[in-house]
Amino acid sequence: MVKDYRKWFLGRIKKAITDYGMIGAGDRVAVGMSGGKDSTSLLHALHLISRSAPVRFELEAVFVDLGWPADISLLEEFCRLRNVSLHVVKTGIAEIVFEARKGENPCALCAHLRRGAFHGKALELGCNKVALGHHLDDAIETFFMSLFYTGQLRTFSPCTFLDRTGLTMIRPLVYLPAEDIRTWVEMEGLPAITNPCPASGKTKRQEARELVAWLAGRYPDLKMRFLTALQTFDRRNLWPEIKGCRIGHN
Ligand SMILES: Nc1ncnc2c1ncn2[C@@H]1O[C@H](COP(=O)(O)OP(=O)(O)OP(=O)(O)O)[C@@H](O)[C@H]1O
Repeated sequence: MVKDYRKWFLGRIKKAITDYGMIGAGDRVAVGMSGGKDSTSLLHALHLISRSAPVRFELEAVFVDLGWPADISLLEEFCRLRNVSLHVVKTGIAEIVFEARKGENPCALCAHLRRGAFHGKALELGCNKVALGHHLDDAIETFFMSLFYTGQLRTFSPCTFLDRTGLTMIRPLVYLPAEDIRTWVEMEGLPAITNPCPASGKTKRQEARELVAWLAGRYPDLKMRFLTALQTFDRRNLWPEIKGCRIGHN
């Protein structure tokens, strides 16, 4: 059972990697590690895949220390066991977000500053790819958040070239819903550090998460249908574009 699940789970990731050409020979991939279950799942899976992949690629783990008191010994041990170097980038992002700039959208600012620190370290390490632990639920939640707060039908892409840095951002877990990742964490006995951020669990994303959970309870195939919709979207099925039309002001 455990072996079959491992094969199936890694198969989903390999399919996403192949479908979107995420990893090629000689790539150096910096994996963003928060210490949470999604990023530990990602690193563990990429490590297993790298051992039998037809092409050679290298992994580096990067933890952006936001400045919260956190014990990362479990994360250090987790990386050491897989022979992957863990690089810790010390920052004062928590203080900037919650003290210096009170009132601004803290999640967006934190994500922006964190990305800068992560990508800077990836470049310093000579990496050409940065990998994030976003999964299918994250893509669906982002879709609803964009619709509700900006009036746009959009979500993040599985693979994006970032022309400012020359890095390519990859999200190999995009074919997997959150519940499959929870099963993987349990079966593989992976560690997870609890998110120390005071906003955790009280964000707009949390609201979107609850909405998606409710919808998926009511429409059991929703997440897979959403994936199909994202991959087969036909612009002609929406209304013709009106040039110069401002979002929310037709
Ligand atoms: N402090 C960090 N340092 C490096 N990478 C990070 C950090 N925080 C988040 N990331 C990366 O960004 C991804 C998305 O971050 P987000 O805050 O949405 O976490 P999440 O969905 O709860 O995932 P996780 O379970 O890995 O914490 C993570 O999976 C990870 O790859």
